[in-house]
Amino acid sequence: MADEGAQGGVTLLDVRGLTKIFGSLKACDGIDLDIARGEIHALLGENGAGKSTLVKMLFGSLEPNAGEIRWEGRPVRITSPSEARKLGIGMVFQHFSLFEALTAAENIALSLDDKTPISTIAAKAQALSYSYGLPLDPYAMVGDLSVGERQRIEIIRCLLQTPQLIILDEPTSVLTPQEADKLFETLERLRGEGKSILYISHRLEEVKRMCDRATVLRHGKVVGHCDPRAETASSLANMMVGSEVHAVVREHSEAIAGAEVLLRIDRLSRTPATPFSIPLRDISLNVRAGEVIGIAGVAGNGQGEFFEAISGEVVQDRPETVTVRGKPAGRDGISARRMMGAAFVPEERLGHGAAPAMKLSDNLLLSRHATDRGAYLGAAGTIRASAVSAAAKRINQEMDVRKSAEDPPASALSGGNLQKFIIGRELDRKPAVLVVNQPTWGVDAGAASRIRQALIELARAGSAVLVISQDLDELFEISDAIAVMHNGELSKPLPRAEATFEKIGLLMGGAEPGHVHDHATEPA
Ligand SMILES: Nc1ncnc2c1ncn2[C@@H]1O[C@H](COP(=O)(O)OP(=O)(O)OP(=O)(O)O)[C@@H](O)[C@H]1O
Repeated sequence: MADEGAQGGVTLLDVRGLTKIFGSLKACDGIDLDIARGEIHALLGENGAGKSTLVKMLFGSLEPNAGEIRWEGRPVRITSPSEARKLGIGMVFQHFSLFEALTAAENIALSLDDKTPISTIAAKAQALSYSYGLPLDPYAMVGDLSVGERQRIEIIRCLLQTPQLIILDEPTSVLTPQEADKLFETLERLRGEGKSILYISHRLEEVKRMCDRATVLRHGKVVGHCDPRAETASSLANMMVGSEVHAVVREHSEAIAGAEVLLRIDRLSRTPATPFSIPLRDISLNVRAGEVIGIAGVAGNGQGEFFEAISGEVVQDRPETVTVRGKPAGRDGISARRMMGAAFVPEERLGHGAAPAMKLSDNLLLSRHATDRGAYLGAAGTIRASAVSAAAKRINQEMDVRKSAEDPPASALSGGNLQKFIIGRELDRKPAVLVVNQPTWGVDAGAASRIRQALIELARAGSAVLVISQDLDELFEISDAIAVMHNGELSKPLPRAEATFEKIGLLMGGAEPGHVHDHATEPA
C-alpha cells in the first residue's frame, strides 16, 4: 500500500537514509525525501550540495552505499537507467548525452530499447513535441542545434517513455525566458496529468512560481523542507548557502567614454558553416578599457558563431576584423589571441571549457602553458608542477571551488563548481580582454553574485569585458551597455541608463532599433 505523502497526496517515491560516498567525501549523507503523485518538488542546494548525486542514484546511474528507495510503497533497487525507466522514472540531464552526428530521432531511438522504425519514432516525437508546446524537427542534426533545442530532444525522449516521475536537473539554465515559459506550461500540464516532477534549479524565482514543496540540501544532508511559495527568493537563497547572499554592486564609470578600445570588432560577417548555423551580418563593436558590454539575445541567433569568431576558434580573412589591444588578430587562432592578452570562456564547460578526464591542475596548464610559459614551464620545457598546483589551489580558494580531493579530474566536480573553476582560471590571468559566454550557467546564487562582481571588478581595473548571456537580470546587473543579437545581427549597444527590459526584449524579438520607443518601463 502506498503511503500518504506530506502534501496529503499519495507517495510515489520514498527515500530513506540514501548515502553516496566518493573517496572520503559523503556527497549524499543519509538523505530522506518523499515525492507525492502530481507534485512539483524542488531540490535545492548550493553547488556541490549533492543534488546531482542524489538524482543519479534515483535514476540508477550511481549505486548508493546505503539507504532505501521505495517506489509506490515497494522497496526497489535501481541498478541502471533502463531499470529506472521501466519503473517509470525519466530524467533530463544537466549535461546532455546526445550524439552530435545523429539526428534528433536517431538519438531518441538509441534510448528506446526496441526496434521501432526511425520514421515512426520521428512522427511520434514530433507529435508529442507539438502537443507539449516544445516543437522539434526530428530530422535536424543535433550538432547543428542550440543548447536549448538539444534540451527539447532530451525532454521529448523522456516523455516518450511515459514516466510517472520526471527528474529535471537545472532545465532552464540553458533556456531563453520564452523557452522557459514554455517549459513551465509543459510541466504544469504534466502535473495536471498526475505526473510528479523533481526539479533542480538555482533560479529561485521559478522555484517559487512552480514548485509545491522544496527540500534543501547542504553538504550532502537535508537541512530543511519548505513551501517555496511562502518564501522569498532571498530567504530561499540564504537557506541554501547558509549565509547572506551579497547583492552585486556596480557604480557608473565616467571614465569609459574616452578609454582605449581593447577589443574591436570591425564589420564581421560569416557565412553559415552548415545549413543550420546562423550567418553573422556585418557586426561592429568596440569594448573599451573599464567597460562591461552585455550581449543579450534568444539562443540560436548567432551568439555561438560570434563567440567562435572572436575567440579565434574560427578565423577571419581580414586581420582587422578582430583587433585585440590594437593588434589585428582576425587571422590568428585562439592561442595567438590569448597571447595578445585575451581570455575566453565558452558556453559548454565539459569538453570545451575543460578536458573532463584531466586533473584541474592539468586543465590549468593546458589553457595557460603558452601565455604563462615563464611561470609554469622550465627552461627545457619541463613542467613546474609545484607552480601549477599552487596556481590551481589559489584559483580554487578564490572561487570557493568545492571538491572531493585536492586535485580531482574536471569530471568529478559538480557542474557549478567546474564553472567556478573555469571562470577563476581565466580571471586569475587578469586578462586585458575577457569574452565569456553564459558566465553563471549552473552556479548557485552566492557564487553567481561573486562571479558577476568579479567581472565588474576586472573591468574597473582596466580590462574590457564582453559577456554573452541569456540571463537578462544578469546583464542588467553587470553591464555598462547592452547590445542585442538577433538573426546574426548585433544592435548598437544601449547605455545601461537607457536600457530597459522592454526595449531589450523588443530587440530580442527582432524589432528594428528605430521602432523601439522610449516609453518602456524600467526593469524591476
Ligand atoms: N564522480 C565523482 N567522483 C568524485 N567526487 C564526485 C563525483 N561526482 C560528484 N562528486 C562530488 O560530490 C559532491 C556533490 O556533487 P553534486 O554534483 O551532487 O553536487 P550538486 O549539488 O549537483 O552541485 P551543482 O549545483 O554544482 O550541480 C561534490 O563535492 C563533487 O565534487
